[in-house]
Amino acid sequence: MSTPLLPSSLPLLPLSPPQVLFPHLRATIPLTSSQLALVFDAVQSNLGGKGGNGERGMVGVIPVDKSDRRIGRWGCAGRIKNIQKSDEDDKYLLVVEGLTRIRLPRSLPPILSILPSIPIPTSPFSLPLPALSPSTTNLLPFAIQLLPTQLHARVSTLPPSLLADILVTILGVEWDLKIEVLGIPDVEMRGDRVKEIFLDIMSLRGISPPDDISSEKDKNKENSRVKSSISNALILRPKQSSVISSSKSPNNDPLESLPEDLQPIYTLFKTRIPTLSNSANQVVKRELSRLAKIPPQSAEYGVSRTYIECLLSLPFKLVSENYEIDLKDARRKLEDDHEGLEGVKKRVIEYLAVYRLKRQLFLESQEKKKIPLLEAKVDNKDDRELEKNLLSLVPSSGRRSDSIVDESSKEMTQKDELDGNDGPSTDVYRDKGPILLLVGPPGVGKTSIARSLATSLGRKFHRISLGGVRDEAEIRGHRRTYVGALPGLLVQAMRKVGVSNPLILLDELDKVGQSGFHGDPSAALLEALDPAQNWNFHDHYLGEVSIDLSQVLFIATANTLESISWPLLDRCEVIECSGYITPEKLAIAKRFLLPKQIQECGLNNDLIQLDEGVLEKVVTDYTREAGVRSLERQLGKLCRTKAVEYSMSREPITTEQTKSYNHKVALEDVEKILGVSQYGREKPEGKVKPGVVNGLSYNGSGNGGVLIIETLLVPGGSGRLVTTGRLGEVFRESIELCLTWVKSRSMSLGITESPEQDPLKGINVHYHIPEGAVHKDGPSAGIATVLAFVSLLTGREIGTDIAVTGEMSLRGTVLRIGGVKEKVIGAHRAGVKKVILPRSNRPDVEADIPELVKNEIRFVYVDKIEQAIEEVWGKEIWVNGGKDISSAKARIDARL
Ligand SMILES: Nc1ncnc2c1ncn2[C@@H]1O[C@H](COP(=O)(O)OP(=O)(O)OP(=O)(O)O)[C@@H](O)[C@H]1O
Repeated sequence: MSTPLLPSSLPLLPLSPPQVLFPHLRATIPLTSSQLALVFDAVQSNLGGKGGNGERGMVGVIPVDKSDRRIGRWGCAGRIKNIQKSDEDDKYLLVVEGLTRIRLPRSLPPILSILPSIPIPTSPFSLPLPALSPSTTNLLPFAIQLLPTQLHARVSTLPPSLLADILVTILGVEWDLKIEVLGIPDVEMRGDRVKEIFLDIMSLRGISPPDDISSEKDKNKENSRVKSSISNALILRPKQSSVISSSKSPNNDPLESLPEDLQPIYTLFKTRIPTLSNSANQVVKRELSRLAKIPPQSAEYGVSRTYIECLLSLPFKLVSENYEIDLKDARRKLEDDHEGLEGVKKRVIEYLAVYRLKRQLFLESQEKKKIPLLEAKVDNKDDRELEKNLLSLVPSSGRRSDSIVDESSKEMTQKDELDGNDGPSTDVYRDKGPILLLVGPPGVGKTSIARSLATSLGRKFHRISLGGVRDEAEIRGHRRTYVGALPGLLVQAMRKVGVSNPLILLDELDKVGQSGFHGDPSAALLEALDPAQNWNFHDHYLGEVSIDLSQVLFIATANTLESISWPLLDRCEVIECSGYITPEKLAIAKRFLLPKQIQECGLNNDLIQLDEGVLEKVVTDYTREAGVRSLERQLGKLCRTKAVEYSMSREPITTEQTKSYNHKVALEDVEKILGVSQYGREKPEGKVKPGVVNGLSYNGSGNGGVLIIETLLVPGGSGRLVTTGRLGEVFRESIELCLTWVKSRSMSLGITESPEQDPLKGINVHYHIPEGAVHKDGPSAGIATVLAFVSLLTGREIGTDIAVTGEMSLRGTVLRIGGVKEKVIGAHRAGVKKVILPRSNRPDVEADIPELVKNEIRFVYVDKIEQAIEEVWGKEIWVNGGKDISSAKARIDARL
């Protein structure tokens, strides 16, 4: 037989599923008349060339998917054998016989909806068509088992290269697998691959493999592992089959023959193999071999490549070295970086001490396990390796942090924890302690404390801001099938830090969205934070590759506990960081904020000096916050102004005003630089009118302060109560309740002369709380409201240095309220000297309020509203010592 030569270029014909054209076999391609005309033109142009007879009627047949997208990089050159008219209108059937496999050039566009006018060049492949030569691959035993008996004699005479293609075609192997087989030009490799496919088909059909193959199969453990995971589908899915193909001996590694554009990523993969988990390793191999079959121009190529790059950048087995924690060092660092916050620092040191102790005990127990091994001197390879692993876990003393240790060498023999289902390996220390949750108002140093903790532990630090996370996919990632899919925040964090044991700060835990239309982000966080599950965390983007979060140390911050879901809160140990009082703010400003701002403005201590009292003025008159952020901004303004002055004084041509620079900032300069004080003006007037009382508020984000209650009598009314100031329903109900109580005691308070008299006859009462734009709610202004009404109706004032808080029941019992610490600290900032509050809140005051505040404020605890009234105006306020109440009540009762 003469060996035909392929022409230097071929017209292309797309072939849609389920057909795949193999050499020496035929395919029937339906075409419209216009497509057929194109085929004729293209074939004609081939004839016009130098090609002889052999080239006549040759085309390249390319597998495409249902949407006409080219699949894979391989096709089959074929010769047109016949053209028939189909029964359908304007449809012709082109019969093509396969000649040889052709590799498509990379420049080929991915879409082949119709025959392209530009034929593909085949020059590098214009080889003589291969003759059917016998090969060592023997697929015959399979053919005999799988085909009917009458075909046995015929197939036994076929050469193995043809047999592989024929068997794949006639045994109804899945289309994807046929494409894969088409893409294996090497006869022997193709035979092996087809053998594997048949083994799987047989095991699924319950047919035992041919004898000589079964013994070979026993040797291949991995093969059987993959097969056992195959579902009930009759034929292997391509992803599983490629797992099998990737387990071939390294000499036959199909990845070695990857196209040029994939070589850099393959080289990266080879260098990263020791640090990848088993599953990641397998998946990258599989994806690489899949990628080789996808045209680079296709969207899928980009998706798959990004996925591989993501997997290769994850730190599966990389850890930053844990070194022995030095508690003294840690304490010093916390002291150096933070002023005050004594309770928080103490708790952080306790945490470090417990962590160190648990880790030491763990390492000691590992050491003990190692000794019998050493004594037994077992000459067993596995045991020797285990011994090596244990030894490598003993930390080398004195080594400092941040050096990234490649644990691969010691972990290569460990059970790959990510792939097992029995739990994480027990040879690495994992802290199962609660997650520290720092709660407090903004700007009190929560983030800064977490950062210091990371440094003390020698861990890499990463902050994830959870504020506004509404979509579960932001935590758990998007499935790769979505356009623009990304891994979740946790996987992105791991990628960024590059080690699997960082300290991750979950900032603003209270701002995470709850369950809703986009899933439940806090439930996804729960899984990530649970030590029982997080060693095997599944991100949607990573698919079947799980990531180990069990070595990550999580710390969270929040402004309030109210909006945190309780299962999440249950995993946390809450540490409260309360707002600062003025002396603390002054100390922080002196030690940290001012030096920092001076430095940032390019000045030094010789170039700027604040006069006595300047700092205090800035703290008290220009800021009213729990933290120190706005204080830092104000100090920044002062420093910048001085920097401008100084810079101008250095200009070569100076005017009279600019040439002299005064490094001092005097008390009177503060107003010139920072403007008129915002809060100084708001200071309570020395003497107020009756009906005005200082209540106390807590705004939920950690800030507390004075809430001025204003009431006014409006003549000519009908006894109506008008409330303004954006008050919530609970607040309004509480005001009505208080007014009812005051009315019921109007006679004993001296407001009316007889119990029948209406104290609001002919008048209305207007109740207002300033800052009308801010929503206010809650019942805790109860006592303050009663005092405001009593003051208004009796015409007696209340001192501005008194603040009152507490809920009241209809009978006048004073009830416990929340947010005492923030309220009292806020009151202290506003210069309040006496606070009246429920007796049941006494433990809160004693435990939470800083000593300095306790020394400067007098606390009066009350059980009944009458005690609060007496505390303000004395017992004399009662007419007849309040005795008429019962008689008045008796008279009202009798009338009713
Ligand atoms: N006790 C302190 N000692 C020194 N600096 C402090 C202290 N408290 C706060 N700061 C400084 O105040 C600034 C704000 O602190 P940080 O960002 O840690 O606040 P935060 O409590 O995390 O706020 P948020 O709740 O808004 O995230 C930082 O520059 C920090 O160094």
